[in-house]
Amino acid sequence: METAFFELRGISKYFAKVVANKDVSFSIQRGEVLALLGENGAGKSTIMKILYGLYKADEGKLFKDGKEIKIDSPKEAMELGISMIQQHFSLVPAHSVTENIILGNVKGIIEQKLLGEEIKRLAKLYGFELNPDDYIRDLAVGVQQKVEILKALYQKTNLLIMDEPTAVLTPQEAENLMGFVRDFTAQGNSVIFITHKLKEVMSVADRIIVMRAGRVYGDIKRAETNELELSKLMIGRDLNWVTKDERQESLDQEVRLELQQVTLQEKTGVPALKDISLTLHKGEILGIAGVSGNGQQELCEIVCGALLPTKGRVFLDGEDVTERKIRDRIDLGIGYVPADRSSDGMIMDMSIAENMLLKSSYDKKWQKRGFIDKQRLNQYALQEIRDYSIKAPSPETIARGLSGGNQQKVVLAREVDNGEKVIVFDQPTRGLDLGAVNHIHQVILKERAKGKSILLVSTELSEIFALSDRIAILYKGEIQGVFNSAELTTEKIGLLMAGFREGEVSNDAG
Ligand SMILES: Nc1ncnc2c1ncn2[C@@H]1O[C@H](COP(=O)(O)OP(=O)(O)OP(=O)(O)O)[C@@H](O)[C@H]1O
Repeated sequence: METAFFELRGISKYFAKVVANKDVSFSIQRGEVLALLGENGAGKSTIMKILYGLYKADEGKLFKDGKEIKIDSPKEAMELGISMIQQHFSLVPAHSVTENIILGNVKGIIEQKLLGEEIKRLAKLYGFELNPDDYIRDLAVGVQQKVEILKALYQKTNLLIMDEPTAVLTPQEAENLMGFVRDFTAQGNSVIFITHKLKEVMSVADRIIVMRAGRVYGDIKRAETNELELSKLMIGRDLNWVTKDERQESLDQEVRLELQQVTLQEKTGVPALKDISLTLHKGEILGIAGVSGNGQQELCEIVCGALLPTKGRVFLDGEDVTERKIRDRIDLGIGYVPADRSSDGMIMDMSIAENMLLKSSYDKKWQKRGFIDKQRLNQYALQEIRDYSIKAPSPETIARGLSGGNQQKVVLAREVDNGEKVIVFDQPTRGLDLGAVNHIHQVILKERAKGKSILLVSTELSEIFALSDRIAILYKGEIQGVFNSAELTTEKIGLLMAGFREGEVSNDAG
């Protein structure tokens, strides 16, 4: 048998009592694309962090070309030709794209201009639209992700590890990335990528490793499996997919939230919002479709009060709330699940219970004689842990110790409760496994049935279609049109997302 490029043999990793990996063995050949599948908390990120030198294995060995190796730091991993793009960005917000890409890679004087050109070339090669001089802090999540990818490409890499690389990309961008993966591996390089998207696995992987509860449950050739078998292997049961109640009675309901000609002044790199007028009824889900970075985040922040519009008004139940700040809007019943959970949604060094208290009206809800009622808070957190199947030993577990998907569930659980009237979801299922996606969709429909109004921003068209009563398309900060979801097809929505106006989209596409 051919000697493996890299091999992991009998790797175990423990975090106190948590068994993150147990006796994990698999290998990767040169030129091979390996997909790593598994539920949230299955141990995928941990095993990759071991290969990248971020964690030290408690048991087991690593090999390259048949020879045992030690990888004690990312620097050592990079020297062996391994790069990893992590789930949460490691970019410096106050630095430019160029500065972030070359960070730690340049010796001597930095010739910014030349490097900028080189980065532009690299970006163009892979179809990424980027301005090397933009500051990271001004870029939308989707664009930041592209910088991460370029940063890894800039280093001399033979094994590229990607932890959910397409989570923030549009279908077209994801397709481009997969094209890159094919080209990159055709030159004898290897790729391991973690994903929850089975379609992606079936389109690009040569082999699939399925993990469950820290162990390898399957090591299968792509050609010998299918999506159904993979989902069963991953979660050990069948899923009942939710469908929304087709009756569109929500439109007859009163208007809950109204945006009137909302405009946001342009900042460098950030798309402005132009003259946005939208209504959201009681018991309605309004989907916002669009390529990421077209103003979605700004729109969400205007609704939740983190940004104030330059022009235009925001009304909640007929009351003008334009000038009301975030804290007031929470008290008024607006919940917000931001796209970038790790930086905007939670405090990593606090426990799950403390994170659940964050932003909520703790002065009323959680106080007992002037102090926080810890017992009640823990009980509440425990219930949420059960309801959302958050994999954590206790409410006191520190957020940093949770897997990415489980951190996300904590924010979701809290904001669904905070939003008594309106809940804004920005990419609610990004990074979640199939079971969790299914659960969140059920939660969204349940909250709608209670009469809450939902603003659902998603780059996943299947999610937009599955849940929304009406769909608005956002392009370069402008609404391209608002439609009943039955009026739209994937083709039509795709054209609108690409900037075509309603009148320009032919009937054939609809
Ligand atoms: N630094 C840490 N401290 C304590 N526990 C940890 C730490 N990192 C991971 N764990 C635990 O190890 C287990 C595996 O986590 P890991 O992040 O590898 O899962 P994952 O499969 O990547 O999940 P996801 O799909 O949600 O990203 C989880 O139970 C997690 O809570």
